[in-house]
Amino acid sequence: MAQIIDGKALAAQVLARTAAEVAEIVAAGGDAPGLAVILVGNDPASEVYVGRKIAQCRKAGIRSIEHRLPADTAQDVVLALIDELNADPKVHGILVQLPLPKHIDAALVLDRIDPGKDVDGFHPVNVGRLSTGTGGLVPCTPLGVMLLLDSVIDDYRGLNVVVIGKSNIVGKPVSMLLLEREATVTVTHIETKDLPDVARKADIIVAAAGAPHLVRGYWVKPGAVVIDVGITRVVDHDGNTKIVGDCATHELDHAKAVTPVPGGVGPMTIACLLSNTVLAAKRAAVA
Ligand SMILES: Nc1nc2c(c(=O)[nH]1)N[C@@H](CN(C=O)c1ccc(C(=O)N[C@@H](CCC(=O)O)C(=O)O)cc1)CN2
Repeated sequence: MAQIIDGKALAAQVLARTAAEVAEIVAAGGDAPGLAVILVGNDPASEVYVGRKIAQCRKAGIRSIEHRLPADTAQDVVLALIDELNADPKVHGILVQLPLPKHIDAALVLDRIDPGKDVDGFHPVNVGRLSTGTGGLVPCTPLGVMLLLDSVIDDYRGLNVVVIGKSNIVGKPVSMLLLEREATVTVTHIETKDLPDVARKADIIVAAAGAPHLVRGYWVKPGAVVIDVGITRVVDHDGNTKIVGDCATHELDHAKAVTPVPGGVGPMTIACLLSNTVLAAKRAAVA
């Protein structure tokens, strides 16, 4: 039976550590770290995620500053808000919830965030720092994936990793983090030929394709570790909505360890956002 890696429990540990760091900053006379959260529009899933981020900030002692803007907000208004937050010394982290409405150029908006406050790690400066292994803020989901992997793997050197999906948010950054650990990384995507055969060679699979139950049991070699980043809402036979991942986890008994969906990578994303906010605040204090 594969070990189920409990993302909720690990996220709780990260959050507890983060709360302790906030308490230390405040006890030393510093300002509590501040996270500005920008939500444009009313995408229901985004509303839920933003609500959770703000609730977790409150628990950890991080000040959250909410900016909820209507769906038809002009791009210039969002850019002007970011300029204001960049200049505010009490704001240590800025998060723009994705996806943005179609009339807004997400790349332009993300590029406007001060790289030192870019707690999502999406700014080109942070992307460059990650790919050159020179610090910077690391995107939250890939950071969470690494912590989950670290709970079952000591040494990545020479391990074969297959990453499924080449997104800027998960696939590419997680590949960079694994390369830093000297794993041999293959990044696959929709055009990859014979994907099941490629996957079967992996000691670690990171599935981030957004395709429900794409990774079947026969894709996974015995003893492999499987991290499921997919979160897709589907309607089951009884008409109930449920969340499923990219992996057919019920077929993975022969794996060494797997992450569940829900309760795996998702909770780690939010925990890592908070730890990035504290990191950004600490770096700002010594800059
Ligand atoms: N600015 C950002 N936007 C988005 C990001 C991001 O990292 N930064 N990631 C996703 C959404 N997201 C956080 O924002 C996120 C997604 C899922 C979860 C989560 O805990 N999921 C649960 C299951 C889903 C549920 O219960 O509704 C789980 O996996 O257990 C947290 C955060 C896109 N946008």
